[in-house]
Amino acid sequence: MQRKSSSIDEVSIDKRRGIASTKMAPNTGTRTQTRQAFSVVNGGQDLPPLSGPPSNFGSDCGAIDFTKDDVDALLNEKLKKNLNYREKNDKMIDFIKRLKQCIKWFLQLEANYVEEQEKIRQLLELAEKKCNDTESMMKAKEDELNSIIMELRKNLEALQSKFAKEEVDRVEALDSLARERDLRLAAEKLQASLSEDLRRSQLDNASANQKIQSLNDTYRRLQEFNTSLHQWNTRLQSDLEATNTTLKRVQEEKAAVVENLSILRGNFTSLQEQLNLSREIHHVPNIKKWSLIALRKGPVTLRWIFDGHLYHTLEKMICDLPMYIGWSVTLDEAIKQKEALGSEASRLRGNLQQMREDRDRKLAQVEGLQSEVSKYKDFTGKYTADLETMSTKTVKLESTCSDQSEQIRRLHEQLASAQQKLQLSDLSAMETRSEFEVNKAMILELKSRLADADLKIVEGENVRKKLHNTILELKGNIRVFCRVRPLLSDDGVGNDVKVVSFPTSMEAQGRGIDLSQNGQKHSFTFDKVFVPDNSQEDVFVEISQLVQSALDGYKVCIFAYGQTGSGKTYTMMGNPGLLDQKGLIPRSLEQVFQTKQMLEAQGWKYEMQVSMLEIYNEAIRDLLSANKSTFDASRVETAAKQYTIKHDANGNTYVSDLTIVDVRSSREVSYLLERAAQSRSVGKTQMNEQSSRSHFVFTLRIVGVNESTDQQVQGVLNLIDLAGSERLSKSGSTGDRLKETQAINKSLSSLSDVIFALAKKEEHVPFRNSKLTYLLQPCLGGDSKTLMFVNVSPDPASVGESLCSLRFAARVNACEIGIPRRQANLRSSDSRLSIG
Ligand SMILES: Nc1ncnc2c1ncn2[C@@H]1O[C@H](COP(=O)(O)OP(=O)(O)OP(=O)(O)O)[C@@H](O)[C@H]1O
Repeated sequence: MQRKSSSIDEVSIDKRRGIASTKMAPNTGTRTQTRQAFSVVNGGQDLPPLSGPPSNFGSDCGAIDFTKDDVDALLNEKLKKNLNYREKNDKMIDFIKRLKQCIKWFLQLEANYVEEQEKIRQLLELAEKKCNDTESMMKAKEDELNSIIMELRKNLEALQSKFAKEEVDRVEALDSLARERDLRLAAEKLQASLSEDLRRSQLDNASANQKIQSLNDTYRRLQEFNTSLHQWNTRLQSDLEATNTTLKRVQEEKAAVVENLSILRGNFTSLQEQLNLSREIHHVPNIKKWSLIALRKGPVTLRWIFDGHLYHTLEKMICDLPMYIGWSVTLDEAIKQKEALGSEASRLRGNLQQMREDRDRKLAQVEGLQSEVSKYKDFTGKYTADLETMSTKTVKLESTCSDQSEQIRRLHEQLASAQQKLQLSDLSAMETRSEFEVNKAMILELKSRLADADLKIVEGENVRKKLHNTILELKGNIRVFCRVRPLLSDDGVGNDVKVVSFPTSMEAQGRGIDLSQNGQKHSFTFDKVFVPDNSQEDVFVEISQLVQSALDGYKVCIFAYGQTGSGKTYTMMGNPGLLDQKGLIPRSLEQVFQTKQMLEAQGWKYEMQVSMLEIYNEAIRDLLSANKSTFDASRVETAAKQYTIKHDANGNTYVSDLTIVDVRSSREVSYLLERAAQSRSVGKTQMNEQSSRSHFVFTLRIVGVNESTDQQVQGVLNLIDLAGSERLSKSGSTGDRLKETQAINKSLSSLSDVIFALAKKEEHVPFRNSKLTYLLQPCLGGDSKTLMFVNVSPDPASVGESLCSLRFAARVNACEIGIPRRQANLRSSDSRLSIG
């Protein structure tokens, strides 16, 4: 019993170790098993949703409150050693009853917790939803406003940059305008000064022109004077020539005069004065001569020599000789005057030349000034045009500036209104935030309450598991149920003898069965006896705790054992088409998936894998293989080699090449069961085999992880429909059939050896004696739960087989509940089934 009382914590640790190496996928890795998703097995399709009521399970006990101490006391309660079997049995029944009450109380508590948790969760969800809604609304509003602000800011920035650029342009334009103005002023000043210069130059020019005019006039007059002088000179020259000619004649006449001189000597005295005067005249060469000639020739000759004026003068001179000297003086003066006039003319010519040169220089200056003035005029025109362009530009810029200023003003207004809005929304956001904070605090509180509730639930769950396991251990890790099927129409036809009856005594009620053979009554007691009236539901209620154990991380094996036609398949599979006739397998699966759903709310996550195989003549056949290979007896050896069974250190079993399917619902498993049934029937038809000739092993591997509590479990639920335990004599077969029956009996015998050894806690357990026991090795013994249904037919014709089956089952049962071997009438050899 020490092994039985090992705590659930130790189990969890062992399981954890086992799972740690596998982590929710125990069958992957280097193993050669074929693990597939359900949709792969189902041709890539998931099953449609199901509508229909789940099956009910559970028992009814009264509601009594327990404290933790009560529970501990109950769990630690030990039986007194000096009690006899009956007292022990009574105590145990009482103990189990109290345990059941405790579990009922606990389940009620757990249900309350779950209810409260659900309420809190709903509240939490509501609050979270509200919070999320508010938050998302706020976020959306904030985003919207942010986007508007961003847009406005962008616009403002763009406008500001544009404005700054425009401002820079404007400043540049103003600068350039100022520069232009300065330049224009400078140009105007220059122009004014140049104009002044020009005016002055023009005045100079005019005065110079006047001067030139006057000079020209003077020059002209001088020219005229010169010309007249020339003329006069020419006249004088011609006069001179005439005078010279006259002089020549006068000289000739002189000669005549000389000749006459002698003549005239006589008039010497009177003429002496005249002679002196003549000598004086002689010093003035020409005039003297002319005078002399005139004196010699008389006034007529003189008239011929000189022109009118001179003639008159000379005539006068001749007439009045004293006047001769005056005439000659006038001539000298004229010559002198002529010379003076010539020198004056040359001086005036020089002056004129100088004046001309001055005039030319002034003209050149005037031209230069005029060209500069025209240049400045050009410049001024250009600058004026530039100035006009700049002015238009400035006007344009000023209008753009004013536009932009208007735009900026509008944007500022918009920004101000947006900021107002933002402030408003900030206010509302603050309100919402404070509301959110309140909600958050509430959520936190609810969360902490939820966490507390979760913790309580986890603690409660652990206690529940412990209690559950204690109860099962108290009930026995190996238990035997007997089920008697109703009498069928084709059973014992014509025979009214009732071979099966059920004792009604208090002690054996519901647990005893009497079998009559040849007038002799054989009584057996089991953990539970199901009468023909018991429904599938009644049977399932009793095993549902084992299904729960599989979910709690235990390895569970439920066998259906019995003769052919005793109701094994009915018990395990039932009639899946009819709701109330569903067998243990579909009901267990429904419970597994329902509980899975419930536990998922507590943070558990489960992975379920299904495999189904058949062992026929010690050969394994994969019932879920996609490859529908035929099951050929001649290839049994090959098949046997193909499906090699291996166990690892973590207690996991691997069958090479076996198809393992991940399943998510009981409907998926039902589909797989149908498929396996089809595969079985095809195999049987091919082998001409009877349905009872092979062991059907359904395995559901459950891996659960609770991340919030860091718990892991790995359970296995094996549901096995054993081959019918026929007597060799009944089969009446020879050859292959004989061989086949021997193989079945050997296998069953091996199973009985194993269960017996385990029940007796013997050291050597003969697992390897058959494929079936070797396959189930990790699921038998230790903390594993084993339940054997011994199916009994009430058919009088098969009473021998029934007796045989009941005997074996009773021995296992007696062994488990600790009845001494002698009391149970067991011999060491009785551990084997004696079939046939
Ligand atoms: N409890 C029951 N109530 C009604 N009918 C039952 C019950 N148990 C078995 N039967 C019927 O008895 C017949 C034989 O049952 P079943 O096929 O389950 O026996 P079996 O032990 O599986 O036989 P085999 O070893 O040949 O497979 C079936 O027609 C089945 O419907």
